[in-house]
Amino acid sequence: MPKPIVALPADIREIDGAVWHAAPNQYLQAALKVAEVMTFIVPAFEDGTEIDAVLDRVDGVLISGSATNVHPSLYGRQAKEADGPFDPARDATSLPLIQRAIDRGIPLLAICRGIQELNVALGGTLASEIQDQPGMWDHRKPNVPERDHMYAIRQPVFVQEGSCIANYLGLSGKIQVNSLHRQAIAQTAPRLKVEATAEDGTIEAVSVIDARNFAVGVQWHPEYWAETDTVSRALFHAFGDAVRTYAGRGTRSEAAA
Ligand SMILES: N[C@@H](CCC(=O)NCCCC(=O)O)C(=O)O
Repeated sequence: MPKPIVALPADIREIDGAVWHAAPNQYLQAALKVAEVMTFIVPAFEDGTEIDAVLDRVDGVLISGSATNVHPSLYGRQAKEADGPFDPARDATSLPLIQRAIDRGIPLLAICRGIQELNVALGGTLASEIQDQPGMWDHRKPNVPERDHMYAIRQPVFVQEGSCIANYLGLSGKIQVNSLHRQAIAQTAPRLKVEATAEDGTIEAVSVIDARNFAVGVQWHPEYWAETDTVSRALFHAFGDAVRTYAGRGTRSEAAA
């Protein structure tokens, strides 16, 4: 049986003088091996993409992290050089994709930059260089060469009992996650419910209020250890089941039957 397909908006990267539409392999691997879905990388065009033409052909939306930041003009702020690097083509693709997926009830999992885009797409704002604020931890990517160490699970996060995220993870309370971000949700969008926070108050997970389907964002990176970490694996399993159900294929167990 063919796997359902999820849309993942590309980043714009310049490699050897050429412009590439690119996505990190770790998201595609977690989608395929744990959520058991295929990924369609959506090209990022600054003048936008045929969003509904894409969504007509997929069964879910997965929004990846990125070293770039959402442009502050999209949440009513003046952009400063320090707010970059930017990727306006990614912004122009990802935000409408998020909005339309929620409107259409298409399962949505938003990770790191993705939760920030989700918040901005629904009317919220972001804070930059959060580590410079009093009492805040340093959530930034560890300055080490090995990616396994960059994505090391190292930070406690508290998941609200009875939340959507708790339901998908199969647990609530204290979990351990990785952390690679300089920005975070400042003003939470009206339609988002905060479902997990770090000890310094940083918002680590949200769900869309009254969503018609799976619609959550996390500030950490479940994709990186999705095959081995229980919490990460549970979230990708739940996302994959929501995608299969949306596609009419039922849950993993039903699909395997
Ligand atoms: N740029 C935003 C989002 C951070 C994010 O998505 N990090 C993923 C890792 C990116 C990398 O490999 O550098 C922020 O900094 O808050």
